[in-house]
Amino acid sequence: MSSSSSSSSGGGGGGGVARVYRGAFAHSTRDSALRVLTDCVLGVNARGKESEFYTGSVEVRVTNDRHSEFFMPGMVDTHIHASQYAYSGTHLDLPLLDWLNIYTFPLESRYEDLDFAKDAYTKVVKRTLRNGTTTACYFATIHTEASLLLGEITDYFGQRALIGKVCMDLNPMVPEYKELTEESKEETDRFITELLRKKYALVKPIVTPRFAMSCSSALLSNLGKTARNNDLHIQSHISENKQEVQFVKALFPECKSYTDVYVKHGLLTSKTVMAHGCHLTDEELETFHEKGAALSHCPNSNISLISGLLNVRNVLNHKVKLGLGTDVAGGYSSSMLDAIRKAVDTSKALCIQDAQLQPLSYKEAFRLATLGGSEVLSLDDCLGNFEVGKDFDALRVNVGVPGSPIDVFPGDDLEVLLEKFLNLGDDRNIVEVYVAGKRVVPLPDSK
Ligand SMILES: O=c1[nH]c(=O)c2nc[nH]c2[nH]1
Ligand SMILES: [Zn+2]
Repeated sequence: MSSSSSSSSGGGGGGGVARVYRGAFAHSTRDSALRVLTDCVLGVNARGKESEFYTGSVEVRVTNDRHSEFFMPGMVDTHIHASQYAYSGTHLDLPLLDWLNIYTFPLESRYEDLDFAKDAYTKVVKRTLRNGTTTACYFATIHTEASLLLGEITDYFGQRALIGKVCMDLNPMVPEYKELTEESKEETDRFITELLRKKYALVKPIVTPRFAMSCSSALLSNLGKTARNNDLHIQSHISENKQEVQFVKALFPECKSYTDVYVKHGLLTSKTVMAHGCHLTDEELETFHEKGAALSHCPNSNISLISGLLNVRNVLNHKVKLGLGTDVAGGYSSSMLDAIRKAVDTSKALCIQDAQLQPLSYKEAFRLATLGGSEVLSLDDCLGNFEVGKDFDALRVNVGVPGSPIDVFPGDDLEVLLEKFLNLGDDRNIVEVYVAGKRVVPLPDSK
């Protein structure tokens, strides 16, 4: 019996041994933002799936039986620019459109250099895994080879990911960082074909028009068709900043709203995730609901780039699928714990302005970061909580680890431990991370 050895199972492909995890579990369900289970046993079969019953040889691992430990589902970052990680924590002094032109586009153009890309992409995948992100929906850059490399690196470290080669054929301010329309279409097809050919178990392509301002109508239509013909996910940005909304109105006068631009080009589907949406109207939110499209709430970025405050309660009232995103590097933190905190803070700031509003609770934010994220990516049939039949994507959290930023007091029950971890914890408390039953943290090289 081993309590800490690395598993040989998982990777989504099976071939391992069945395991039993015993201890406390916290997760969200369809009906409840937080369900806690103490002194519980979860069976994980040899294919990394959660199952109550199993046959054959079983390795019993008592990995969680201390008062300060619990398991929670892995977190889903529904919007992160892997390419921008290199300058995360800096360059936060400009609003969106200037920030893109002055900092972001010049930095992203460096990813033609595969050595640079390898270093940055390795760092962001390792960092996000250590922070408990078991699934990431990544933007790369316009470069096909570097985007494929990001796929290879996420597969190597065992992170579940959607990878987007960025498409953009308009960039009047930084014309050296864009593609020709035909090139963008062809390279997108090549990227999708090549990535799928690798047959990575947990890494898939996502169609990624950067946003309406940087894509011609011809390119948007083509990308909509590509997504439909290959049944692929789609990601982009929408209504992040008021100036951007005005520009899009002027660029697409035939469309009645920003949302309508994506609808008209076949880009708002049940497999679409749009980042931000701070300035969407109720009518646009209704369209999101009708189409089954999702929003990624990126509160750190929304504040850092002074873009707006998303009214999460209004989005939830419209029954639009909603998750959280770090939006590195408009957001300065790559930790989903930060996204949880900033989502709650943003909703409280809105409550200061409108006393009728109901603030987001920590339990609701926990749900958004886990089950909500899985719904956003239409992956809730296989991840997001500990339901039987789903993959074991999980964090083993120890709030009492040596050097912990959290103090535990007698009488702190599981709900208290979870709340403290969400508000005060960090990667020191995330002692193990599992994706599809395979232990991926501690990292292979322990760095
Ligand atoms: O926060 C953002 N980051 C980006 O890189 C971007 N591109 C378009 N719109 C964007 N918003
Ligand atoms: Zn973004």
